[in-house]
Amino acid sequence: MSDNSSVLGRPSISARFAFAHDTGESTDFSLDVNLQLPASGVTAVYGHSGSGKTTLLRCIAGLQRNIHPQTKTGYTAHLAINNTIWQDEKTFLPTHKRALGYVFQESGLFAHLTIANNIDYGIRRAAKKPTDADYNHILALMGIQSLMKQFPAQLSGGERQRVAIARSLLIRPRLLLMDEPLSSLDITRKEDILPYLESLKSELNVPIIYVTHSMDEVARLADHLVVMEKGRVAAQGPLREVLSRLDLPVLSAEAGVVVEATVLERDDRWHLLRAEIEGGTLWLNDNAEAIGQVVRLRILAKDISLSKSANEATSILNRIPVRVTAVTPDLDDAMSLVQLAAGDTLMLARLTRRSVDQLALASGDTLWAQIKSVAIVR
Ligand SMILES: Nc1ncnc2c1ncn2[C@@H]1O[C@H](COP(=O)(O)OP(=O)(O)OP(=O)(O)O)[C@@H](O)[C@H]1O
Repeated sequence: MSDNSSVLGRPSISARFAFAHDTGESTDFSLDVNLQLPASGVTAVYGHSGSGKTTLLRCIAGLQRNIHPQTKTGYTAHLAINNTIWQDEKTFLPTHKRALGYVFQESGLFAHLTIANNIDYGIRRAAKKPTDADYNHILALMGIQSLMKQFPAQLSGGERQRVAIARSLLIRPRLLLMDEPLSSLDITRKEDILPYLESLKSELNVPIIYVTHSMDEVARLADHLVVMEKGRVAAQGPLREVLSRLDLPVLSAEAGVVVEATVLERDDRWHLLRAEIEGGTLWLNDNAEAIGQVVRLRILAKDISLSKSANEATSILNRIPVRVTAVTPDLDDAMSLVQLAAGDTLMLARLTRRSVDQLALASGDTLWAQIKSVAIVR
């Protein structure tokens, strides 16, 4: 088998699909994607409802044969994971031969089986059985050891999802597909399960393709981002790079960047932390992070305003020097999006067009960004 799935020598996943649902009639949805993804970490696939996220996962899983709706002949499909071709003109590995785990919105557990038996059922169907050490590690990672004798109906939605995730990991997948795994959970349960997903990401070396339309989940979990629009890839790349782009209207409603910051000092009196980003320092709410800890911050475009003077009296704590790198109209006629560089850190600010006009903003201007609120992504 040939290997054309390495990008610059790094393990990667290459997925090229051109596909239309075979409805027997002319179809108005087609998928046409060409992705080069890292074979590590979390790749979030983000897009509005109907943009083709689930169809893409189903193609990767081999659940969607690529048949042209009119001619009934094969359509373009190529999928390679590291050095292994799963699908191309000559090859079609059926789903059960693809070493992948698939987690859906609903856990899909058998109601009449205990959690232990649900898990055993999954393992029996796996090509590669987990070792005892793997088994115990994954149960511990998902925090489900104490649930093994219970039935699915006795578990919360979040616990059921943790079991479903453990079951998909125990087949020792080379790729984990997750299709909105948190969308059936309420906000508290979502918060409960996110730390498990984070430890999964840091402790297991399984690449994850994670479909969501929640920007919160993207900010929290993703390393890499694919933005889908009408069956096409509107953008793909490292998370920070894609989120700082100005040309993605699909992100506009929640425009904002994710940056990494190192905690420098603690101000006990005001319950604040000072953290360093490339290009400046920011004060954050103190949530007991350790000095030296690296935290992810989400800075929304709507929370940044700009000022030409350094020492305006204001209640805003965070004020850092920035350079304007681009200004574009927003979807809303009254607003503009401004891209700013603080050192090497790119940020976005959403301002009224009137303010942009009054400040006579143009690329290259240097001024002060006032950041109203900085959320630590936890
Ligand atoms: N089996 C099918 N037959 C025909 N059309 C389908 C089928 N499944 C999905 N579609 C259509 O394909 C398009 C993409 O659907 P898909 O479920 O991939 O989108 P999505 O981005 O995952 O949406 P959501 O976020 O709502 O789950 C939609 O227009 C949908 O109606």
